[in-house]
Amino acid sequence: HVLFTSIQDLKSSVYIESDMVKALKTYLSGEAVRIDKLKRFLNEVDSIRHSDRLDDSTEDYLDNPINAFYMIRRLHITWEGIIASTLTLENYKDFLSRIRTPIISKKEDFEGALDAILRLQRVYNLTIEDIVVGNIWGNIAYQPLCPQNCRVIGERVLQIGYFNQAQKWLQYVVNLNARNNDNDTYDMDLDESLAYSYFFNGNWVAALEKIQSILNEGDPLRFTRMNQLKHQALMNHQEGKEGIVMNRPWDDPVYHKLCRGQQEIQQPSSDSSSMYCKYTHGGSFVLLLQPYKMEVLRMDPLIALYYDVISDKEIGVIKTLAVPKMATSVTIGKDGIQTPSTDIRVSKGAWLKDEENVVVRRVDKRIEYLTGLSTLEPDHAEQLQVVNYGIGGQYDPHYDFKKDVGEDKNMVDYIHASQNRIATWMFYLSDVDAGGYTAFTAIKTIVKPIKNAAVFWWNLLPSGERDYRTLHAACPVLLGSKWVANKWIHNGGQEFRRPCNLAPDKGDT
Ligand SMILES: O=C(O)CCC(=O)C(=O)O
Ligand SMILES: [Fe+2]
Repeated sequence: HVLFTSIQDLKSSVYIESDMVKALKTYLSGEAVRIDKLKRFLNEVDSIRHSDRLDDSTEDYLDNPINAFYMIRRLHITWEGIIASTLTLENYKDFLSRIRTPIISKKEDFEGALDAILRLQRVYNLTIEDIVVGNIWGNIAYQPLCPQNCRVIGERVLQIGYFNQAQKWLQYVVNLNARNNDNDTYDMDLDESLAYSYFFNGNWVAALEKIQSILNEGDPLRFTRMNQLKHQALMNHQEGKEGIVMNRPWDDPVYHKLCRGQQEIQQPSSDSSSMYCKYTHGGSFVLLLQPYKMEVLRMDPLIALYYDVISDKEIGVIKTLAVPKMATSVTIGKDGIQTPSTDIRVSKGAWLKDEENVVVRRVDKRIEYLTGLSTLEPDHAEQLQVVNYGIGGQYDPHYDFKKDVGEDKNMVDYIHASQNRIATWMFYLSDVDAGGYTAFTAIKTIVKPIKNAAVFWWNLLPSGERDYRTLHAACPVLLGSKWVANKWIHNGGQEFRRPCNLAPDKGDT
């Protein structure tokens, strides 16, 4: 059928055309809304970045965990959300192709940031008010947490099972809402979360009251759930049950106290005070003319700190080699209540081989001279492990030695069964603005990271047995970031090579 063959057909085409005009108008106004939305978003981000002075003080900016949280939130939620929902698929692909590293929305990143903030609050005893304005020891965030983000935090902390902390956050948000609006935006989900936090805390009366007020709203979707909770709360109340207190290895109050710098035992009550702060050449000729300042922080078990034992230049080279190899360090599985996704070890690490670079070889040799122990890879020592901790980054209390076979499968994977980590040498490749101590929880001793220094300790007793007093942790980084490099030295054949100045526990110093 061709149009010009009949006037009738041509007439109908008038209507067809007017339909098309209408459709195009609708399409265009839709596009205009989209463009408008994108423009508004762009202006907002621009003004935030500008007011946060994100172009000229980026490094300092990310030192504050609340700023870092906002950055992650923007990248992984705001950007992804607006772009994915607003651009067409074709344009989205084009958009991604223009970015150096495409953004991938990772829920774990955002949750990890939330968990980090909550962990910092617990370990360092920070108030909600401090967290909200990002007041970390006087360093204030550029923008305070908005009520919506506080609420996200409250929900998250409930989800990971810190009920006392959850109750405080949720109550804070409820109060905030009450102050800000005139109650016509009653948030029942929030109330329900609060009810659960009362419940798990064992605040039966408060829980029952909250549950009843929710039931009074008459929402059929909550009816069964709230009635069951009410029933359970009544029973628990009658039986005098207590709430649930989360107690994971990294929740150890002693660990937290040490991280806050409260060290009960200051110095070892030792016989040989001459051991403190002396210059050492580790029993080797090579360094006779170039002694290093060593401080014995503790005698038995020995913890020794070497100052200025790695140069800024060497640190620069090691970081440069490590950065492209960095991968997120091991995380853990889930149990009933969600375990914070990244609490056991929050850091990124990379292994550097001796043969890879002359600087790596040089610092390894230095360890040999100073400890008298061979760092020959792979038999006598592992490769240098470079680790970077970011916001809230930590490593919960652990031993460096390999446990009995069967105790920990992961350890066996990378250490041959006949080898164990006789000693740990750890370089501090950075200072940390706040937090990030190395804390020996069993002997209540802390080491504050000092750039260019290194800490040394024996993991095994002279007899070769495991020394369980070496339980230690990396405290969460509160401000800034932390870099270390571990050298784990193995016992294979060198149990008897302990130099006298590093073997005070043998009594032959
Ligand atoms: O970073 C620290 O302070 C300790 C790290 C540590 O213990 C480890 O990596 O095994
Ligand atoms: Fe360790």
